[in-house]
Amino acid sequence: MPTQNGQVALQPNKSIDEKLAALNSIGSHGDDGEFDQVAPGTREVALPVMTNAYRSLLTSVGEDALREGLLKTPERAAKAFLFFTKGYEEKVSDVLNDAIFAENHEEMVIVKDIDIFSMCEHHLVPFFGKVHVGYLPKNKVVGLSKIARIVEIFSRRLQVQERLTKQIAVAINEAVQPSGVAVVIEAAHMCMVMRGVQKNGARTVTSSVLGNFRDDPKTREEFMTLIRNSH
Ligand SMILES: Nc1nc2c(ncn2[C@@H]2O[C@H](COP(=O)(O)OP(=O)(O)OP(=O)(O)O)[C@@H](O)[C@H]2O)c(=O)[nH]1
Ligand SMILES: [Zn+2]
Repeated sequence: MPTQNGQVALQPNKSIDEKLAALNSIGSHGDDGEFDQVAPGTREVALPVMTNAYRSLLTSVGEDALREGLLKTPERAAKAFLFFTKGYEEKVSDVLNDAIFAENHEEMVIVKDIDIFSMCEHHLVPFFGKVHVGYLPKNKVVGLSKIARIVEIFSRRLQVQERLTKQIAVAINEAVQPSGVAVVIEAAHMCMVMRGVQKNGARTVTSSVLGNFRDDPKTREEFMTLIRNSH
């Protein structure tokens, strides 16, 4: 069962079935599409089930899941999938670590070209690219690495690019309470490259702008110009 803060506690005395049931009980989306956070390490109870599922996948495509090269593959793949979705175990307040500093600075701060690797929730294949984040401090600045850490939390989940873009903007807005936040993501979706429409060069660009970036076209334009310019 989820604890007060929405986490599933590690339950050392419970059976795997009971732990899995507890894990399943929190897998609900809120209106903003965000999952409840799962306590770190909790999802590993699902490892045997995931391993079996990957073994079935191998058999289903005509492979011999017992041949030497594939013996450890189901467990490796299960662990990799847990890694690709590790954002479910992280929350913003934990990664921020109180790294919000009083600073008399109100000019635009931009962290650009942050790499992301996320997973398309429709096909369970990667989409990846760059995130650019800008904000207008209101006498508070955030530790620069924390912006990239917030990006990790939301990109390491099953996503659509639009929701990912907005979740990053909203999280930074709540954490730093700036005059405005802008987030742009440019990404390539493997579901459009390796299968389906098979368009290798297509890139998807999404943006989410809050506060002054939304209200003031000049501020928005300054951000767009700065993220376009050379490094
Ligand atoms: N808006 C949005 N769409 C996405 C994202 N990732 C994948 N998609 C799209 O989700 C759609 C799913 O469409 P469906 O017709 O249900 O699935 P499909 O038959 O596999 O579609 P195709 O990819 O066109 O073959 C596709 O158009 C994908 O390109 C995303 O991040 N944002
Ligand atoms: Zn897809």
